[in-house]
Amino acid sequence: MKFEKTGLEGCFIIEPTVFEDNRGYFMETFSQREFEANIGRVNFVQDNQSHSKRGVVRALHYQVGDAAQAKLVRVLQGRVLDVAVDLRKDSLTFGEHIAVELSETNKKQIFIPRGFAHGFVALSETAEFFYKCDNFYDKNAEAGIIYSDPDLKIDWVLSESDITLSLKDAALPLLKNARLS
Ligand SMILES: Cc1cn([C@H]2C[C@H](O)[C@@H](COP(=O)(O)OP(=O)(O)O[C@H]3O[C@@H](C)C(=O)[C@@H](O)[C@H]3O)O2)c(=O)[nH]c1=O
Repeated sequence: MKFEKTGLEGCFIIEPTVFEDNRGYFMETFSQREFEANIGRVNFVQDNQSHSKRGVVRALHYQVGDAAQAKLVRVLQGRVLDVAVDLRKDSLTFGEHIAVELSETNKKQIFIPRGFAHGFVALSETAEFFYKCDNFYDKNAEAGIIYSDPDLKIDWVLSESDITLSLKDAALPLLKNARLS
């Protein structure tokens, strides 16, 4: 398992070691020992999975205060562009993001620490997305930023006419009006 630093402190791209043979392949997708050695102790308590059609944008989401969540995200089927935005007020990279293609082929994962907003767009016909969280879902702590905020300068790859949003996501505020923890 390879842990690669990104330009955002605490945010890592992880590439599992894949063992291929005549049956197919095997890989470890999470190892607490590897995590402790490379990132630190993270106590994951909830696993989530979602299915999206091409053009679905689920973004940009986070939970505020004590409900903040670190996430370990990956794609089981298909291909997405995954985005993490640094919302840590005292961070030198506040407002900056990384955008990484995650797919069933490259098998990459991203570790997104607490204090980030997260989202993705499904680029393949369908995409099965899986992630671990280190804190439980808390409806009252949910917050978000509109994916298209021009201040964030995120290239979502697809044109606006191809994008599908939930009503909730379409109503999210700009970063400058967002509820930050
Ligand atoms: C996120 C979540 C949602 N739900 C419910 C609430 C709602 O009725 C339904 C769908 O929720 P949403 O529309 O918020 O799902 P979705 O837009 O997929 O939300 C997720 O997006 C990605 C990008 C993230 O990073 C996650 O943290 C989460 O915010 O599922 C849970 O029960 N537990 C959860 O942990």
